[in-house]
Amino acid sequence: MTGLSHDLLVAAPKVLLHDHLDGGLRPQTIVELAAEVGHALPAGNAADLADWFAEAADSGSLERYLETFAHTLAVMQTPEAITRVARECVEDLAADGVVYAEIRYAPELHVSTGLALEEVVAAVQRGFSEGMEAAGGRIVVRQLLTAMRQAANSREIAELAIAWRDRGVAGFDIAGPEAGFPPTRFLDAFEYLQRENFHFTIHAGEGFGLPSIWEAVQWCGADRLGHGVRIVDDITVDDAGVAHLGRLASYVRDKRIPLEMCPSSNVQTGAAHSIAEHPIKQLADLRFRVTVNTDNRLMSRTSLTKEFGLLAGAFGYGWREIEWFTVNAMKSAFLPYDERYRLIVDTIKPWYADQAARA
Ligand SMILES: O=c1[nH]cnc2c1ncn2[C@@H]1O[C@H](CO)[C@@H](O)[C@H]1O
Ligand SMILES: [Zn+2]
Repeated sequence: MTGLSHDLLVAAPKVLLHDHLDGGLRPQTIVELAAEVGHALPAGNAADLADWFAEAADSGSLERYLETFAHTLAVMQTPEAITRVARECVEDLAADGVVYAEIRYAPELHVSTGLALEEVVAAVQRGFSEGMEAAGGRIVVRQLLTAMRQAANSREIAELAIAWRDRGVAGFDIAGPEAGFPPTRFLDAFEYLQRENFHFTIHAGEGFGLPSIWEAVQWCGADRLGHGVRIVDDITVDDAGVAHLGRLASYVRDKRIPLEMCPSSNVQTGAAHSIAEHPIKQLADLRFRVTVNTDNRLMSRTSLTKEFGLLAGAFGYGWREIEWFTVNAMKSAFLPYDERYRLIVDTIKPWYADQAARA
């Protein structure tokens, strides 16, 4: 990882497609908001709370990992709290050198004190707008609305996303426990979104394998795959070290379907054994359209800079690879083509070209 100092990695323009708003709160903010609403936390101060989240999420199971969200969601039930969390999210990403981000969350998980779904989306958008303004144009942030797999309201959330499509919402997603909740359960919502010419990603191939990815792509028409790590189950490597792709893996690669990979999160939920053994290396070598993401910065105690640092350490990645992941992500964003193009040409490419020139 020659030339990759921490400061330069932070400064490098980066693109984040998979990050949960309710998985990225500052520990100190949770402490303060919990005191306001009288929510009992598992730890009393910010440092201990940060440890608790990272350890509790380190369970080896997606279901247990998801239980930790009860404590972030508990403090995100008023417009003021939601706006604050959204604004701080943009501030933290901008400070980490992220120039474009799509942040997802499930509006239905923020209505326990009576907010309307619309009010939740508006509160998030207010925070994002304030954060972008404070960053003076250094970062562009869009919302992705998530419907929860355990619930039965995906169509309503899809309609909410369409209602907000010109006011900051760029796409739709489903999340939550994967086993037992296949993507086709939500076919109605996905077909509706396709008829509306809208974009969506689906968490698939994380807590469950190939059938989930197959349904997401071939039944539901997912533009991107959240994680998608288990696509490696459809790849075999022969004795000579040559990889052979099955039909689904071939399709995903041929169609350039973006994989939103989240290395640290996968190690925590057991979707990968370690960073060093993470399938991202094999998939990137095979030229799948791989992107690097954080998933939940609080639970994984990470940042996009840290994820790149971990990959650089494990696989010897340098600026060339980081630029490739970054351009992959920008190409895969749910932003209009001309805006994606401008970010690539005006912001991303010049910075990495400059780095190469200095090397
Ligand atoms: O990696 C993941 N896989 C599946 N679901 C997730 C993951 N991370 C977070 N959430 C779920 O998405 C909701 C909305 O942001 C979170 O509340 C959490 O339950
Ligand atoms: Zn996720």
